Amino acid sequence: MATTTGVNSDLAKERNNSTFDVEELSNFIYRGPEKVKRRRYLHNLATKDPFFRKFKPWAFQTREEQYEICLQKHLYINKKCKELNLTEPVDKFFYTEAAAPHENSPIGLHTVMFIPTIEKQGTEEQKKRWLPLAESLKMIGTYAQTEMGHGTFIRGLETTATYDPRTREFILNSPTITSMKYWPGNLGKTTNHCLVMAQLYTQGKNCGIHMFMVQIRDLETHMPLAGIEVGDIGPKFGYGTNDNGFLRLSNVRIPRENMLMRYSKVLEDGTYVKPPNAKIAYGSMVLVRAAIVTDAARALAQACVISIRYSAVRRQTEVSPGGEEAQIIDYQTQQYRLFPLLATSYAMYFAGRFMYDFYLKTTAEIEGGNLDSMPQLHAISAGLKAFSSWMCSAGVETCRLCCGGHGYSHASGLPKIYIDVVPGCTYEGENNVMMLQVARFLMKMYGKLQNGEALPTFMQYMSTDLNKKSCMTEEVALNCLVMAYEHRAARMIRDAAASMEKLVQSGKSPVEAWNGSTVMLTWAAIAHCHAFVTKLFVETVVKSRMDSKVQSALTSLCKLYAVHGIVENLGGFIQDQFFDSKQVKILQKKLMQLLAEIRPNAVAFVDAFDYPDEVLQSCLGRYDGQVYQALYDYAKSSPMNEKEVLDSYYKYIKPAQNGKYQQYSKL
Ligand SMILES: CCC/C=C/C(=O)SCCNC(=O)CCNC(=O)[C@H](O)C(C)(C)COP(=O)([O-])OP(=O)([O-])OC[C@H]1O[C@@H](n2cnc3c(N)ncnc32)[C@H](O)[C@@H]1OP(=O)([O-])[O-]
Ligand SMILES: Cc1cc2nc3c(=O)[nH]c(=O)nc-3n(C[C@H](O)[C@H](O)[C@H](O)COP(=O)(O)OP(=O)(O)OC[C@H]3O[C@@H](n4cnc5c(N)ncnc54)[C@H](O)[C@@H]3O)c2cc1C
Repeated sequence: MATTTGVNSDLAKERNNSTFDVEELSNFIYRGPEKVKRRRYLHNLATKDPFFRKFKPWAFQTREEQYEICLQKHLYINKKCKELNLTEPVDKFFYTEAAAPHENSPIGLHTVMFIPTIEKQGTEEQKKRWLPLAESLKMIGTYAQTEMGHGTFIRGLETTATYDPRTREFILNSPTITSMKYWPGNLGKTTNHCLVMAQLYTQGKNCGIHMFMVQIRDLETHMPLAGIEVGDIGPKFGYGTNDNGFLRLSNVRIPRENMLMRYSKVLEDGTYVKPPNAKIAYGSMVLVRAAIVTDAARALAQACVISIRYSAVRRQTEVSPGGEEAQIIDYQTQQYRLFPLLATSYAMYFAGRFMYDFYLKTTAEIEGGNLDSMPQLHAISAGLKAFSSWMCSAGVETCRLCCGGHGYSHASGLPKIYIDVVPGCTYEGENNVMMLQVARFLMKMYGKLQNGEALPTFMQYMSTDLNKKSCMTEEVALNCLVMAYEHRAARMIRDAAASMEKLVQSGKSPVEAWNGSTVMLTWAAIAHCHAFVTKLFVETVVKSRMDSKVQSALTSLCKLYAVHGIVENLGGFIQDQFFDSKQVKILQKKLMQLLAEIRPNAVAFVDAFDYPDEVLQSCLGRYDGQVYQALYDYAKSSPMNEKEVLDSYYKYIKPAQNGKYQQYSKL
């Protein structure tokens, strides 16, 4: 029987049984002991600040309260970051993560897209004019691109910005109902400015979509300005703290200097100057796509912490009649659902780390005028964004299901993690659409291969001999696993290309051939991303310097990631007899062995993520494992329990019991 104070005895046992030092793994995840120390210091600063503790839990707030409380918290965070001189984004992130966990900021778009877009797309003069105002929150802005009628196909946006050379102004209009901006975060009630993506017309010509700075509310009264209709779009699946908004523009005039003109320009006389690459204006989306990879990994990691700790504490069902009830983590089916997700959370963490470094390196080159790597950055960020948000959202939901009934309660923290992570499949480019962008890149690479041209390093696997069979033996070596993923991706790329070629030969146009092959193209893109992430995980565990016990445990986890991915997608790996049936059996057997191998370290693996209880906000995922007392306290704190007898009892139940139904007719 578990105790009700101190650390739950089952959880304590788990921690004693692990084969490696958790602190060593935390050091590896967060890139060194100094960084772990700093992260803890920042978490502590936030969790010990009484300001953040005075609010009731998120799930007990109305939507209006969610918005207002979250706004207060984020404005306070803003002030504290300045007082504490937290200037590094990573420092701000860790402080915020503990101060307002799972509460998307009502000024988030201002920080994540509005300011970076000015920084990256604005001229020096524009940056000087707007950035100080934005830093001091005199200007609060958002990124207003999506319209009611178009989110994906941004060349089809309908908002117009027509240049008037007489007054040197642009006139902005939303000519149709579908052209109204719809969805931009924080647009509804919070912001007073927006960066509006609109079709530029000058000298009678359409020059495509460009960004314009538009003031939408008065800086003193916050009332909408003339020609502006703006508001909140109403409640959504989640994101209650965010006032995603709508915006209609009617003959709104802005000065010429309000077009973001670092790359494209409209001169005073209306002459249009093209950018060096038309897609450079899409840079802010690339930035957020890159960030989504780590966001998704973090969500899955937190869900795994909750679900795995709970699975160690929860006991259910006598395994043999009259015997002790088993910890649910000991059921092989529970391990089969959770441990591959644990492995996925690590795989995605390393992918996010890679993405961040690659983004910084490539954008520095772009800023320096070298745009050569733009297509690679686009393909990698679009692919990893889609792959990670899909895998992690589905994974969080599985973690929730693994907690049985209690997983359905907000007390578990899991529904909130899910509703926060799942929009990552849609925003910043719907995932299927992103995978088709990856496929477009892959087809170009395939064309290069056919022409004998050089390929970037990460695409060189495409030249693999597709007649070669797997090198897999009982040992299940990591290099054989990587080879399997690359083989599958290379074959699927070839098959998608062959499908298009066949359609062209049958008389279809290249566009029709593309449209007739999009499912195969998507398969190829997903297989490519899967291979990319697997290889990255393998290289991380093989090449990085770390404690030897950590390395050995992490290698098992990495192997599990790779083996599980093959077993779950077997069709794609055996279609061309790459594996024979003996090798399939080896992999299935290895999968079960790996589950058992990881079992003693499962709690240590999640502890190493080092999330304080204040960040997890979960009765089930508590470090001390005292889940039942926590559930009881949570239930008692429900506003429904403030009164022993609710007013509704007297208003409706009592009269109904007395056969008086007239109250209902008043409704
Ligand atoms: C907290 C989060 C809040 C959320 C905020 C939001 O959601 S904000 C709203 C978020 N909204 C979205 O995310 C909207 C999603 N939609 C889109 O991003 C675009 O409409 C598109 C990429 C789907 C197509 O664009 P299109 O019709 O203009 O393109 P096309 O088909 O004519 O040509 C494709 C060519 O362009 C290339 N290329 C494309 N992008 C890039 C890039 N970034 N870099 C480099 N290159 C890029 C591509 O490689 C290809 O090259 P190729 O092969 O010709 O050499
Ligand atoms: C929480 C949230 C926050 C957001 N914040 C912002 C913001 O701050 N600023 C902003 O501008 N926008 C924002 N958006 C909007 C978001 O970027 C778009 O919703 C997204 O880009 C998808 O576009 P869509 O809604 O038009 O979907 P659609 O394109 O209509 O997609 C519907 C379906 O059609 C399919 N489809 C569409 N085109 C193709 C194609 N070419 N090939 C194959 N299939 C296709 C998609 O795969 C999908 O299944 C936000 C959205 C959400 C949910």
